[in-house]
Amino acid sequence: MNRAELVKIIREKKSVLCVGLDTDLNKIPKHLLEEEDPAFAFNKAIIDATRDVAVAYKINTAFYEAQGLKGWISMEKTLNYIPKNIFTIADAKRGDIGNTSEQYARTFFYTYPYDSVTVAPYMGADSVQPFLQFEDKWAIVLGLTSNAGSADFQLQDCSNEKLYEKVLRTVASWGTPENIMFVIGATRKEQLQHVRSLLPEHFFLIPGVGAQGGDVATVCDNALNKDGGVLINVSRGIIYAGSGTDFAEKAAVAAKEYQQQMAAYL
Ligand SMILES: O=c1ccn([C@@H]2O[C@H](COP(=O)(O)O)[C@@H](O)[C@H]2O)c(=O)[nH]1
Repeated sequence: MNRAELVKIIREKKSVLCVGLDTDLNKIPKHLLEEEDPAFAFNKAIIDATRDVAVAYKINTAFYEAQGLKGWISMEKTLNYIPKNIFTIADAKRGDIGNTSEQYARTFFYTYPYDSVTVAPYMGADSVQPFLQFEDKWAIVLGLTSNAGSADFQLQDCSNEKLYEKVLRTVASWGTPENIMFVIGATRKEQLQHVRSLLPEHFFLIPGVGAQGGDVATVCDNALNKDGGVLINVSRGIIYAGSGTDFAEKAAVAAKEYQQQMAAYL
């Protein structure tokens, strides 16, 4: 999906909501464990309940890889089930020497045809560039992450700037706002506005709303741009809003509440 198509969906739905499918078999409602593919049954119900207000779905591959082959099958079925006019993200945090990154890019853009994949930039230009060679596909590069540990390296001084600032500035020069997004944590309230001023055009994938304590208002007040420019991810705050047979209805209500908060800004 290209940028113009993504921006169109944001405008039509008045939403920048990305629903995170962090599907944990220990957390899904117990009655679903009797299904042939419990993870897919859960995801299918969540997608049906949230597709009207979601502009993106983020599949965190860790939750599927942990289940081995059957997890990869659940992931593929889920990806295929997501409507084609909704942006898809493989949250896989890949990146390696060039020829290995080429294989990761093939995995998540071709074998599994996601629109985007999250990429760790630590290994430098040759590890990221293979993800930038596919038309209408995106690398979503870790910029300033939402976890406490982001302070260990990302917030450290590096010459006259913070390491995360150097990463954003340098990685942005490897591509364009049409093929690179950055992960910026909603929990990094002090830096959100600054990051937007550094990168006025780029889209940001913003995790950390809900279970990690971030909120929609802070993100929208500080990080929106003329195109929306953010995808605000909520995983546990939506998919585990309920734990009984009405889990999908509860997810629908939670997703709608988030979307209504966003609509006020869009
Ligand atoms: O900086 C980051 C990068 C990725 N994530 C991922 O986003 C979701 C957040 O889940 P919640 O349940 O809404 O907290 C999850 O898949 C993380 O691995 C992140 O949180 N922070």
